[in-house]
Amino acid sequence: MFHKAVLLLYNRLLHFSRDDYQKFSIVNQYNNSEFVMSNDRVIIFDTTLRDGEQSPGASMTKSEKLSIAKSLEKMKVDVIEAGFAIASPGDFESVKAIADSVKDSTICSLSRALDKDIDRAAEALKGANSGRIHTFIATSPIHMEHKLRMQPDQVVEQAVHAVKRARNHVADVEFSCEDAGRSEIDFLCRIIEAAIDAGASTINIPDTVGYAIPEQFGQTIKTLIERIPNSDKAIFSVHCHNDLGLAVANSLSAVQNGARQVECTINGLGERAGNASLEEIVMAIRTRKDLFNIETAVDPQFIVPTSKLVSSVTGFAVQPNKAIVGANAFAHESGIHQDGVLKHRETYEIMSAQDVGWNTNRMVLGKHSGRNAFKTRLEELGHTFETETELNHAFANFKDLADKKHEIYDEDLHLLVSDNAAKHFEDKYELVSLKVTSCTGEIPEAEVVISIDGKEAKGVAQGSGPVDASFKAIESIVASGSELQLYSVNAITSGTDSQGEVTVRLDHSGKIVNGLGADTDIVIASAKAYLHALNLLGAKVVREHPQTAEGV
Ligand SMILES: CC(=O)SCCNC(=O)CCNC(=O)[C@H](O)C(C)(C)COP(=O)(O)OP(=O)(O)OC[C@H]1O[C@@H](n2cnc3c(N)ncnc32)[C@H](O)[C@@H]1OP(=O)(O)O
Ligand SMILES: CC(C)C(=O)C(=O)O
Repeated sequence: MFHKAVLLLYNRLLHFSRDDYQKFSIVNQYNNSEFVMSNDRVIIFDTTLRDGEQSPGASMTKSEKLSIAKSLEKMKVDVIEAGFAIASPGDFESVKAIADSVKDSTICSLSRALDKDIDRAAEALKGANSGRIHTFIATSPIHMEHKLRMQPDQVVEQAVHAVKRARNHVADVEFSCEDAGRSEIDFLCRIIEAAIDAGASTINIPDTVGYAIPEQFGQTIKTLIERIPNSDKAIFSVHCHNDLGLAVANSLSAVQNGARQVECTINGLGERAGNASLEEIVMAIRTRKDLFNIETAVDPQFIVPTSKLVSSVTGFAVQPNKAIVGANAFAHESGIHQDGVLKHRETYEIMSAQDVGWNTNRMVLGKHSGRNAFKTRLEELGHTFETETELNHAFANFKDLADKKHEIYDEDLHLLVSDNAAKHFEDKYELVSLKVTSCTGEIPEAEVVISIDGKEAKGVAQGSGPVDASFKAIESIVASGSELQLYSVNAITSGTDSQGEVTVRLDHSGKIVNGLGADTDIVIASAKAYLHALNLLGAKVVREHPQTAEGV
């Protein structure tokens, strides 16, 4: 016990002394505390407007960028990388507009380690409440040799020069070692130490090509913090790409090993396979506070609205199974899951839909759904089942429909129940099978088999169309002598797998009935509706049901 308490105290002291030292040193050094972030939370640096925009096809206009920046500000994102000021006059104007009007987040512009880039970034950031210049240079052997065509010594020199130049403009300077994920650790230590000495207060370790693996990447961050003598004078940041689908995992591993800034984007937008997604980072840190023991300032309520905004501005749809912001992230279709969630939400949900800005979670009715979800939804729609048999009957019809249709909507359910209500009449006629041939240049023909009081009968007829042929085939068996007064088809949901709802009005010697039929095949729906009408003409009520009168 004593041993544990000493350990706890030791850890706290270690934590505090590092935090305090960091805060004091940065405040003292620059005498401007605006940008200083304490070490007791993870700074969220959003780069949707810079790296996100590097997604082919994701270019945004100035006003679109401004509206996204405002949404990020509302979400309490700490740093917004608004663009790369030297890239184009438009990008310059966007950074400037955001710096001029977004006041609660730090606004940042990227720049190469070149004077002209840095000066342009500084100019765009002039109006910012809190502006940051983010300068970078590649540090991996492959980039230095083949892209920059520079010796490592020259790269260090250029990095130091760039940081100093940026510091002449602003107090808040971030330095990135591009392609750090493939850089040599000794060289990283050397250049980072020099960049911190030159005045960089944030050191970013990008896994530019998404090469890292979580455990190894976390270890790299830990080693850098431990080995670089002045590491306590800067906040270590990570910027992970998703080429192997590991951007979020790598970022989280870095946080566990001392990184206190994560660069990320809404919906994981970004160069090639994208960046670490902001929503996943924020919600992982929040949901697994037991492991991370740290927080972000982000208000998660704004996650879904911002995701939708980014998606609509860029035209990049969010995949339905995307964590947090995908349409299915809080949707349940399987009966066992639905039953669990209805009994106790947390059986299958580790976060709440409302926490991240959805209105609610969703129960999607489909072929995997069970009675509990089916009954609950129908109750919400105002339908109650009086007996278990009734529920079972409707549920069986629902399963039949679900086999034919991907998703069952409320409209389908209403129809299913009214259709089901019709079944409370003892049906004389039932459709067994229907085969229709309809070919260009040929007369449509229908072959129908119906059951009459349990006995099957077959009829064949031609007609002006497949529906007409089907009705004539039925009449060739039944010979009801009734007159068709109305035929209407309604697609009750959108999409080609929608159910067609058919109404057939028959008049038999002044007795008028409306038959209803529904099916994903409208010819079958029509035949069902016709038979339903015939049943109503001769139906004898077996037992009363409150919905029968309205539903039929
Ligand atoms: C990993 C990342 O995401 S980095 C950011 C990537 N984003 C972008 O590139 C988007 C914006 N880029 C642009 O608009 C243009 O590339 C510009 C305006 C920056 C430069 O355009 P250009 O002057 O025509 O150069 P170009 O793009 O053809 O080549 C890049 C040049 O910058 C050099 N360079 C690349 N990175 C750096 C750096 N960090 N510091 C200094 N120089 C660099 C390259 O070596 C190359 O120099 P060279 O022309 O002498 O060979
Ligand atoms: C400029 C840096 C941070 C970058 O975007 C990358 O390395 O991917």
